[in-house]
Amino acid sequence: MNFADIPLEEKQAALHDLRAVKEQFAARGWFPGTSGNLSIRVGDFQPDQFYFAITSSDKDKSVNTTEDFLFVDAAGEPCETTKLRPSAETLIHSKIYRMTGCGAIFHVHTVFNNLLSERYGNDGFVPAQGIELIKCLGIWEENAAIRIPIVPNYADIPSIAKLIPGAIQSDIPGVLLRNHGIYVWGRNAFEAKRHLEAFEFILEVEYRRLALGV
Ligand SMILES: CSC[C@@H](O)[C@@H](O)C(=O)COP(=O)(O)O
Ligand SMILES: [Zn+2]
Repeated sequence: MNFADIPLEEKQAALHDLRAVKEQFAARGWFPGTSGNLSIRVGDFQPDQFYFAITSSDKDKSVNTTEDFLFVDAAGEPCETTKLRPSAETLIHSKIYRMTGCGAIFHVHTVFNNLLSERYGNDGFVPAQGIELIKCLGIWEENAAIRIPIVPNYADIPSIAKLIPGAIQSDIPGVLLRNHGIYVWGRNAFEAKRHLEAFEFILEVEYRRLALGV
């Protein structure tokens, strides 16, 4: 399927959903200093051919403009002529789509995801157990224990993207970048948002457990 063959309504729906998520995350303070990026995939998926709408690079994501999003292909190249630059981290989105076939990917920098990614950075994962919101990740067993993978945070984005396939755990829809932030995905924007809210809740609980010594 070529980009031009994807129905306009589907593209508009993706932009509408991105706008809504962006506003909600901005209201939570999840885009400090222009950080963070969001994407939603459109059209059919093949590991080497797919398209997604993504946030433009370096924008203040707490305000709405006509230049907030653009469509790119699996290589991260804009689908249409535009002066906009896709997120500097587009290749990470592309790699996650390629590996998972998911429908939406959200990335935010928060104090809790930064602190725990460093605290457990040498272990390669943040452990979490016995938190009700683990169920929001689709893991329903009682007192479930999970490991949220962590990859190093290189300045060179392709070097990070290369590590994503080895880091992704099939039952954990997220990966931390050490001292940077978290990437979370889902079949669609609703599910990716639920996963991100759950991860951030879980990370805050684990941080506060450490701080309280409980
Ligand atoms: C401005 S600090 C954050 C950036 O370095 C980057 O990690 C980020 O999340 C946003 O980059 P962007 O290119 O706007 O998508
Ligand atoms: Zn980032």
